[in-house]
Amino acid sequence: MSSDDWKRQAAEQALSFVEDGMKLGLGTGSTAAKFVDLLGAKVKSGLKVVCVPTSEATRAQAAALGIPLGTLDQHPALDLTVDGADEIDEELRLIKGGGGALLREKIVAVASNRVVIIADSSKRVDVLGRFPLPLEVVPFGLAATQRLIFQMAADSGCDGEIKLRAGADGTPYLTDNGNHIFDCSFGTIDDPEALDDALKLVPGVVESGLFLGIADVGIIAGPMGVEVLSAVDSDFDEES
Ligand SMILES: O=C[C@H](O)[C@H](O)[C@H](O)COP(=O)(O)O
Repeated sequence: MSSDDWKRQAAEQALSFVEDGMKLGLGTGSTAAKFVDLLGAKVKSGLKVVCVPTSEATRAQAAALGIPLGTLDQHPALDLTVDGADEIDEELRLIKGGGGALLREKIVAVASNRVVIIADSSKRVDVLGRFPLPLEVVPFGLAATQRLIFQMAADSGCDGEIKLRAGADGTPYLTDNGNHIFDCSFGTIDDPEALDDALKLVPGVVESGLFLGIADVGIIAGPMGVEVLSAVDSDFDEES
């Protein structure tokens, strides 16, 4: 079996969290895309849901599959979001944003009663930081923002290369929100909460790819089978 098969297994398992009539957030990336494909098949066979996509790519995929779409302005509170991750630790803390969608993903996840993260086992880590941490930044004042990120990260015990992400044509990568991304190779992030708090103090940083206390369930598929992890302090509301 390949990582593609494991992504699909995790996506299949996530379908069991979906109920008729739900308002869903749809994540971005190759793993989330598998869930969107499976959801599209369910919608074709009669499942009624309305979905808010976290990127233009996911919007296009879902629309092509005939999945009913809405916006967070129409549906400010969602029942469930299913999304992928670049890294996931034991406490369901995540690094996201490898596909550039971190800002919309975080807005949609935080608006959701329950967040289910699907991943193949290569994403599982003991300590976050092997994957460079993406930060969405406004295009204005990039060099000053980069300098301050470096300083704030150093104060929280992290340092390493901070690289402006390039798009396919070599120009700075543009997010769906018209912003850029710095990929920060900090290595081991021993205190993700402290780092996240520090990065939020940098005015040019719109959002960080650290998703802390957001995921309720992690579904990890790999050679050992499918593992379902639940967050200890999940504030998921069973009643709503
Ligand atoms: O911005 C992209 C997202 O955070 C993705 O969910 C993340 O990069 C994982 O993507 P993939 O499932 O393709 O590894």
